[in-house]
Amino acid sequence: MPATPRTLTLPAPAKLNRMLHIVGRRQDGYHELQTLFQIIDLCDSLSFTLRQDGVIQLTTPMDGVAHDDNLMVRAAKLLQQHSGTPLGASITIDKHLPMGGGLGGGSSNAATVLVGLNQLWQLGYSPTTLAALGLTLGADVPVFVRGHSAWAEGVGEQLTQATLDTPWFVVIHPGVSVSTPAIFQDPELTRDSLPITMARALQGGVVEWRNDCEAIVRKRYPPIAEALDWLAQYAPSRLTGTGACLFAAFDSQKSAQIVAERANQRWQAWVARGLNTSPLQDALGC
Ligand SMILES: C[C@](O)(CO)[C@H](O)COP(=O)(O)OP(=O)(O)OC[C@H]1O[C@@H](n2ccc(N)nc2=O)[C@H](O)[C@@H]1O
Ligand SMILES: Nc1ncnc2c1ncn2[C@@H]1O[C@H](COP(=O)(O)OP(=O)(O)OP(=O)(O)O)[C@@H](O)[C@H]1O
Repeated sequence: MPATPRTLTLPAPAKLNRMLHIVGRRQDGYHELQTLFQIIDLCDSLSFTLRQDGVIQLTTPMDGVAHDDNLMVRAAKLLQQHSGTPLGASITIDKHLPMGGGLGGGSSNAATVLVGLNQLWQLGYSPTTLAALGLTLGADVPVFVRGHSAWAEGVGEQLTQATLDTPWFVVIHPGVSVSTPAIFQDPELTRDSLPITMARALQGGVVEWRNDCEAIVRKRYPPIAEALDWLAQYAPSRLTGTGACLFAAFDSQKSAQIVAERANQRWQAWVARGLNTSPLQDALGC
């Protein structure tokens, strides 16, 4: 039997919501969404070292997030408690994804912890079990555990694998921070989009796709409206999640790079490739 690896380094990619409709509101205040998730090749990198003493330790603190509140620590403890394993882990992160930017960084970090520690601790949990555990941490965790572009319904947990085009994206963070709960609580938010089928959504394509959060985010955050309008000169621009990040699709890396280089110096701009399979699954050889 091969020796158990004692360390493991895995990526935690970002996602874009290529379109996002809000079709209702549940009793508990959460919103029913319909969205197309696409994973992109912009990633954080996580390393895990096996510990025999059962301790979960994040060795790279993150500004503004207490150790025990960090979604990585919460994910590790959840898996530890659920499995009853006596093992622990030291976790380090090389963070590139902006926090609270609508790119799902925290959820992706949690998913990579669940998938990585499942391997390191040799638990043998199925993706279905890991996705169900992940959902208790955040609505976007399951899609990162599954690691494929997907059509999502419910609060984002009812996933159907989808195959999307894989353009090059310019992704912009306009330097303001958006509160997801505040957007979802906003009285002016549109919550009555008519449900559509996945086939209908896929037919829509770049020009038709919209994000129902965009109107209210534009109104409450003028710098985001400015960045959306600037990017729309080159290609249809959209918000991801509740922002603050926004994006547009391009046919080639070069054309995306030319646009990214013209972006306002006050913004952060990235060029990223749209994927159908997550780099996390690629790294694990799934
Ligand atoms: C909008 C998306 O970005 C789409 O991918 C995500 O669903 C948001 O996921 P997230 O940032 O992980 O958000 P969560 O931590 O699950 O929820 C933050 C808050 O947003 C509101 N919220 C979130 C998701 C949802 N479907 N309905 C909601 O009303 C709730 O007030 C919740 O307390
Ligand atoms: N490992 C983590 N990485 C990022 N944020 C974390 C982490 N752990 C906890 N958080 C908290 O979660 C909040 C949301 O972070 P995240 O980066 O997932 O937001 P997001 O990109 O807007 O996600 P979404 O697209 O799901 O709305 C942060 O503001 C931070 O307080």
